Amino acid sequence: MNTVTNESTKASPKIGTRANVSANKTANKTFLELTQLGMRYPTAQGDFVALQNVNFTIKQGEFISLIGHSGCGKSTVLDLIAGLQIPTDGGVIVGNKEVSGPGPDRAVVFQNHALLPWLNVYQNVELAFKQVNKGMSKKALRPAVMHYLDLVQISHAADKRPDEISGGMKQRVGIARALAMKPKVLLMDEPFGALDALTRAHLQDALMAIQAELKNTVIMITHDVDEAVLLSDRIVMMTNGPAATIGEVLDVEIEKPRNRIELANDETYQHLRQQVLRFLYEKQRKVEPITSSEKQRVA
Ligand SMILES: Nc1ncnc2c1ncn2[C@@H]1O[C@H](COP(=O)(O)OP(=O)(O)OP(=O)(O)O)[C@@H](O)[C@H]1O
Repeated sequence: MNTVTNESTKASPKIGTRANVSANKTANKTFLELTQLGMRYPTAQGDFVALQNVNFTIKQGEFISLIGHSGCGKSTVLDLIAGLQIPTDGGVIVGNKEVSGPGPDRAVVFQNHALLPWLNVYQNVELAFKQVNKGMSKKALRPAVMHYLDLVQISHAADKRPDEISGGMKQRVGIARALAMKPKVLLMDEPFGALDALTRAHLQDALMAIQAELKNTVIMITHDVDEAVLLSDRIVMMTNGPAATIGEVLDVEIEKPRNRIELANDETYQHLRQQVLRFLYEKQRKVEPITSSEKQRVA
């Protein structure tokens, strides 16, 4: 398959000449490819072209953020990689294999964590772990599953059911469950979107530490510019739909591990932040249609 990348559309914030910087510069192997990816949805008014001509390659161990205005097609891209939907044009390749449906090599973490309410924290993670570790002895199983609870610091709540823990704790379980499947790709759809700022910061730090240890490839949708710059190796910025595509790609050349407090005054960080904001609010400015209830309020 002929792969076209959007290198030509990359933004050029090559400021901050810190020498290499991104841990993943060493991991050069491309293993995820989006090629001429397109998605049309049939509607009563005819086909709606949500995505068109999305071309991108991702290396093993990279942390990619997808950012763009609401409705531009970020979740559709993630669904296509997860195999939850099949593209109407082009394709997705993960590890030399074309995606034709969901698989344990791609785990998804949703904003609403989707835990099974009748299972406790341990059992929720165990269920995922067993999918990819069939036939493990009971004796070996418990410590292996507890390892993932430890990773997200939730072991103390192993026996609690989802309705007995906070939103932040549920999200930790969701991440542990995804990691327990040892996926090649971790797909995250606004994983921290519903959390308060402090819990969000804790989980971002936890995710950075986990990724440094496990070297997972992560693709994360976010609406949070700071989160994108803090966590990513590259930020993929999408144009507004219909027929949305990749507008610009930003390299985040800031040394890892990153410290949010030190970054606050970092020139490169500030510059990258501005690049994303400029893309979203100048180049891809989106005017939301005013709703009838808002019209009434204004009147
Ligand atoms: N099943 C569907 N049928 C018709 N249109 C759809 C369908 N699913 C998504 N769309 C449309 O495709 C476009 C992209 O949707 P998508 O959910 O991928 O956007 P998004 O960027 O993830 O949005 P948000 O940030 O609000 O979650 C939107 O215009 C949406 O209305």
